[in-house]
Amino acid sequence: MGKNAHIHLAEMAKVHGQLMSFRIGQLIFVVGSSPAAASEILKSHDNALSGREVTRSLQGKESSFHNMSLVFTSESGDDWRKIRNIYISNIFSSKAMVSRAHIRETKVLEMVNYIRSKGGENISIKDVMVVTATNIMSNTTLSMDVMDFEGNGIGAGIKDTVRRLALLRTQPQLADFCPIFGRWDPQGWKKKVMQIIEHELGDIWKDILERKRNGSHISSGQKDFTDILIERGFTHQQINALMEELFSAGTDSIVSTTEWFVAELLRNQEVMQKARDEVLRTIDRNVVKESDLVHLPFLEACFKETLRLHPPAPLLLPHRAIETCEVMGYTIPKDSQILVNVWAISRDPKIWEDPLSFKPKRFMGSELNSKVKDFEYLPFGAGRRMCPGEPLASKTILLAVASLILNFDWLLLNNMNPEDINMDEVLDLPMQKKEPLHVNLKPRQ
Ligand code: HEM
Repeated sequence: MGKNAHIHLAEMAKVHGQLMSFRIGQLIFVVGSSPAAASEILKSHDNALSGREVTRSLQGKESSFHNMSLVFTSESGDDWRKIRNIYISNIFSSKAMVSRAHIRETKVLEMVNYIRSKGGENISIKDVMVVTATNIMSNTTLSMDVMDFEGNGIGAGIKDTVRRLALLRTQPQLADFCPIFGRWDPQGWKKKVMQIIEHELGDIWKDILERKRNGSHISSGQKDFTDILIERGFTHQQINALMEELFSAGTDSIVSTTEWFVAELLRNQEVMQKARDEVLRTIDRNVVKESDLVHLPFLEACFKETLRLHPPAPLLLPHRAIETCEVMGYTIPKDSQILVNVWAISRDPKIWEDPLSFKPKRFMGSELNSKVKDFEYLPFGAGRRMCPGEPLASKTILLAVASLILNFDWLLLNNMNPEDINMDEVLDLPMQKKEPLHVNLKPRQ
C-alpha cells in the first residue's frame, strides 16, 4: 500500500466496513475506520489492544533497548508505565512545561532573529523548524544546542540519522514472517539499528553524559532530563534508547505540522487575516510568550484544524493485540496488529460539515470536547498509548506560528496564487508535505 496506505485503507473501508482485517504472511492486520470502531479499540478494549509489535530481532534478554522506550515496549505493563511516568513528570506535566517555557521561547526567538537576519530571503519552513525543534529537545535533555541554522553543530546530522533509523524500522523482518529465523538477525538488521542508536546518535552526547556522571559537568540552573536519568541510575544504553525516542517522536511531527499550518494559512487568506488580527491585537511587543497563547483562541482553532486535515500519524502507531478478544462481533486473534484510520475519520462527511475545507471556526466553542469524547477527533490518539508529547507539540507549534505572524509579512514566491500551493501529502513517518514549503518572510516594520 506504500506511501498512501491511509488513503487506500479508507477506500477499502468503504467496501469492507468500519472494522476490516487482512493478512500479510503470518501477520493479521485489523483496521478501524469509524469513531465507533476507534472507541472499541482505544477505550472498550484498550487493555487488550494496547501492545506494540516489537520485531523478534529486537526481543530477548540481551536486547538493551527492548523495553527501554515507550514505542519499543511490547506491553503496556510496568516497564512501559515507569518510562511514561518519567517522561510525564519531568517533561510533559504542566509544572515541567512551565519550568521550561523559557527554552521554547528562546529557541523560537532565535529562529525569528535568524529569519530577520536573512532580510526577506525565501525561507524553507521545514529547515528552520528542524533546527528549532531539535534544539528545544536538546536543551530539554542536555541543556545545550546541537545544531545551528547554518547546518553546523555536533548534532547537525541528527535528522538524517533519525530518518534512516525510522526507515530501517519499517523494513519487513524475515524473523517476523518466518519465526524459525528467531533471533539470528540474518539480515544484519539489529546490528545496523544498534550501531545507529549506540554510536551515530549515542556519540553525540557520550562525552557530556560521562562528564555528568563524574561530576565535571554541572548544568547551569535547572536539572535537565539526562541529569534526572543519571540520578535515577539509568545506564548509558538505556539513556541512548530514550533519547533516540524523544528526538525521533518529538521533532519530525512538530516540523511537519508547522509546515502544514503555515501552508493552510497561506492558502486561506481570510483565515490568515483573522489569525493575524488576533495576534497583532493581543501582543504589543515583538516577542511571543507562552503565557500569551491562551489569549489566541482563533490561532489555536487553526492549529486544531491543521491536525484534523493533516494528522502526522494518520493510522496512529500500530497497536498489537496482547490477547485474543472480541470487537464489534469479530474475533481479533492475539498478536494481530491494529490500526485506526484517523485520517479517514477526520475527513468523513458524516461527521464533519464540508470536511475538505480548512474551517477553524468549527473548533471555536465547546464542539471540540464532544468531538474528542466521541472519538471523532484523534490526532494524538486516545487511551493508554495516547501521545504523551501533546503539550510540548502544541506549545512549540503555536509559539512558532504566532511569532512568524507577529514579525513577518508572508509572501508566496513568484506571486504564486495561494490556491496553487501543492498540498500533496506523503506518508513518510510522519505524514508530510510532498513538496517543501518556501515562503518569502518580509520583516514587519
Ligand atoms: C503534532 C505533534 C504530534 C502528534 C500529532 C503526535 C501524535 C502521536 C500519535 C498519534 C501517537 C500514537 C498513539 C497510539 O498509538 O495510539 C503518538 C505516540 C507517541 N508520541 Fe506523539 N505526536 C506528536 C508529538 C510528539 C512529541 C513532541 C513527542 C515527544 C517529545 C511525542 C512522543 C510520543 C511518544 C513517546 C509516543 C509513544 C507512546 C506510547 O507508545 O506509549 N509525540 N504520538
